[in-house]
Amino acid sequence: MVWENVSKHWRDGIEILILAIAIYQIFRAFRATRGARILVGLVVILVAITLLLRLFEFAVISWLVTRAAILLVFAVPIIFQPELRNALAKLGSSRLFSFSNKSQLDFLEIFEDSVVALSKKRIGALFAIERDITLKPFEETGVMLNADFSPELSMTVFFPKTPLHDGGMVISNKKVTAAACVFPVSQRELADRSIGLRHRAAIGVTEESDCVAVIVSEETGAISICIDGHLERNLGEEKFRKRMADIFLANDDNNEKGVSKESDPEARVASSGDRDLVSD
Ligand SMILES: Nc1ncnc2c1ncn2[C@@H]1O[C@H](COP(=O)(O)OP(=O)(O)OP(=O)(O)O)[C@@H](O)[C@H]1O
Repeated sequence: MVWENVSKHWRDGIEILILAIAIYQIFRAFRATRGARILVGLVVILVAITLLLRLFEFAVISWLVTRAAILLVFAVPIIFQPELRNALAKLGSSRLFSFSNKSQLDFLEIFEDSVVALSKKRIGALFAIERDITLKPFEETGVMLNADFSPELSMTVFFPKTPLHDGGMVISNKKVTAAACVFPVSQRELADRSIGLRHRAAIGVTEESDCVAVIVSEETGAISICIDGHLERNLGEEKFRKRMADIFLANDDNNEKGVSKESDPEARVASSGDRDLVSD
């Protein structure tokens, strides 16, 4: 009897599982984005209209809704164009930038030292470290440098009133590709209203790509890291170095562990021990 049921319905079980995974993945991809509210709004309207039509059987409204649904097929890719573009880019990319060899380890150490030095001197800075998704469009908004990264260079670039200090620095494959770049400023509503443009730009650039943004506050010298639009603020030197190692030093054996940890914002915030000030 039991076996009969299992052999009859195992396909349904797999189908439900696939649907549940797909819906969960769509929810995760959208929940931290601008499109999330539109999506929730659309679903609420759709459910309300369907219930109304079932209840009262309005013929004309039913006809209109059916026609509107056809329009929606064309409207949805336009409304969610940025989210879809990011999701496809992430899907089609592979992790090319992982710190595994000696020179990469050296870079990470120099980078962390530079950030700590900027923090101690309270020099405001914003870095975007490219991973799989190209940051070329943002590089083009700034001044191309194509230089080796060094503490002196970062200090010079971000030193107040110098021509390149305004904007963000893009780092790609251990090189400073551009400085004074304009990143997209996140339009999301943030729990902490005191978050300024530098931090918003870090949230924006990590919402639109898989890069890691590192911010030094000019006001307080606090160091923050932003990934996938989630800001981890006021890390302090030790926590900052630990988080950078967590993010970039996932070697081949535990790369999977490192990546999956990154993709879970809750785990990330918990591991940093800091508040996530950005509301979903
Ligand atoms: N779209 C942007 N892309 C890159 N950098 C930006 C962008 N908008 C502002 N900035 C940088 O942020 C600086 C202004 O920072 P603001 O004081 O508003 O931010 P903040 O997040 O409060 O940072 P801080 O704690 O350093 O004051 C600008 O001088 C500029 O260098």
